[in-house]
Amino acid sequence: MTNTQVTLVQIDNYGPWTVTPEPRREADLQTMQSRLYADISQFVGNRGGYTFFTRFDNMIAVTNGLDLEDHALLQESVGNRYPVTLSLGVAADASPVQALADATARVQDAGSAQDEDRRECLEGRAVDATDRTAEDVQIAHFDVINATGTYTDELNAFDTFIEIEQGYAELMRHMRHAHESLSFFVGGDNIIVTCPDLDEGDYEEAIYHVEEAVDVELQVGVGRGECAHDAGFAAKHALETCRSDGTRVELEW
Ligand SMILES: Nc1nc2c(ncn2[C@@H]2O[C@H](COP(=O)(O)OP(=O)(O)OP(=O)(O)O)[C@@H](O)[C@H]2O)c(=O)[nH]1
Repeated sequence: MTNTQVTLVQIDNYGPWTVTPEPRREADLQTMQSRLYADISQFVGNRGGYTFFTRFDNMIAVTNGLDLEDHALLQESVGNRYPVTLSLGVAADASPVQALADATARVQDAGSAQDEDRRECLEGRAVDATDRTAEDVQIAHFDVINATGTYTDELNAFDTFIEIEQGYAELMRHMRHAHESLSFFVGGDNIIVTCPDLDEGDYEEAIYHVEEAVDVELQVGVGRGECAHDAGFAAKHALETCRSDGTRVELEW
């Protein structure tokens, strides 16, 4: 049984900050957001987690292996080095969707995203180290089959982006509503999904749903582990099996 720990990372009072004392240069905002994401991704990644940039002002991470002290250290380090601060909500559940809902509720209960008095709240509970198992996290790594030959080498980069995004949008909606899963575009033609206990048939159903809906052909490798990195690394190897065997779904456990 999965027990996915999800952290909501929300920049405190960010909207007003972007226009105070007047609208800030767009390139500076995007640079700051990207560097903040990279810092968080590195901090969480060094502890076995995955962070997804999501909307940049609100990021979502799979943080099995990080405790609340780790989260507090992240907040302190960001507060020392950035012009903004972070509020964090942490929760775990067999359903990643439910874990995110619980983590989000903890942050929302502490105050609005644009409440100038809400700063660096840290709410929730991490999975106890003694409770961790090798089935806590299930990661599915989806990839568009032959994106290079079908899109990258044939279309301009923006039309390719539209095609890939169509596949991502359909998959993310379907995995959210049919399979309690959270899906994130991670670059190129790759989508990483944190899932509950799904089986091969669930992934086949999802792939053919997307193909039927938007004519984007996906393959997927799936792995499990105590943390996102362990599960994600197994998923990458399973995806390589798809490539070598010409299969669409491979589970590495
Ligand atoms: N985030 C992330 N991006 C990746 C990964 N592997 C490949 N990519 C991205 O995906 C793009 C396409 O790479 P491939 O998927 O190997 O190319 P392809 O033409 O689809 O080939 P096949 O997937 O083997 O059919 C690359 O340019 C990278 O941007 C990965 O493990 N993680």
